Amino acid sequence: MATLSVNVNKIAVLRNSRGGDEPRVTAAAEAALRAGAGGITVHPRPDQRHIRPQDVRDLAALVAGRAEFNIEGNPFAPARGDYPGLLALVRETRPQQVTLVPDGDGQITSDHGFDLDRDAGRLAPLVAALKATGTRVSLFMDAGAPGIARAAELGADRIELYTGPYAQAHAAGDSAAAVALCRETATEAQAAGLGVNAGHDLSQANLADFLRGVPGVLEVSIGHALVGEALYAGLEPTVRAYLAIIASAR
Ligand SMILES: CC(=O)[C@@H](O)[C@H](O)COP(=O)(O)O
Ligand SMILES: NCC(=O)COP(=O)(O)O
Repeated sequence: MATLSVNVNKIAVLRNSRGGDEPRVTAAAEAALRAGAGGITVHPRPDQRHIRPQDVRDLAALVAGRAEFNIEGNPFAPARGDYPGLLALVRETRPQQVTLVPDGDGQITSDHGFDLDRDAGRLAPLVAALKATGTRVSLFMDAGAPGIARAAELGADRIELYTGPYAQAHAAGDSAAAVALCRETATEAQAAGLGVNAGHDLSQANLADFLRGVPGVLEVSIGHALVGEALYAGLEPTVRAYLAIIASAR
């Protein structure tokens, strides 16, 4: 059954909007874990639009020994101000997992996975350095990306299927092709010995159909929709609703 990793980026967006300490990302993570979430995810970006380095340190301490901590980020992005770079943050906080995402600062959000034909040479030494910290490494990949097995060859443990296009197709009422593409890519990854995670724009509306169509997903990381839904229903009830969907989709 897939682990639910709650992404708390959007709690930090609200906090930063007023320049104070509330709402606290640690309080949100505590509530998510209390409700049964199996993990917490953050995506610290060099421009610190939401999650800041100190959030990562605070959450690492809070989650330790209780659940999985997953840090996402662009491994090629240089340090900037007090953002020390992804590898430095991972070395310092030792999360269970790091998910490499090829986002540039100009993106409003993550919208594509790695091009391994272009990126494998640069990724391999970074993956090795990250694994040397004892952290599981996952690569953010598009459904249908060619050469998925190369992720295993360069040392990754998992891929994370970018589910944005699936979510858009589901909202349009025509997700069969998107699910099939995700299933094909997941099967290719699993045949190469890679675990399969999934994330981006998953929601209570589209999660069950995805999990039923893509067998063997180990983790779903969900933030934007979950936090939005929690504004109306509360964070703990919303996390429990996602857990019930995951359980029902087995
Ligand atoms: C990699 C991915 O799809 C998301 O986890 C990402 O963290 C979203 O980033 P924002 O919360 O900054 O949109
Ligand atoms: N890796 C996906 C993630 O952590 C959250 O993505 P979203 O639910 O905020 O789109």
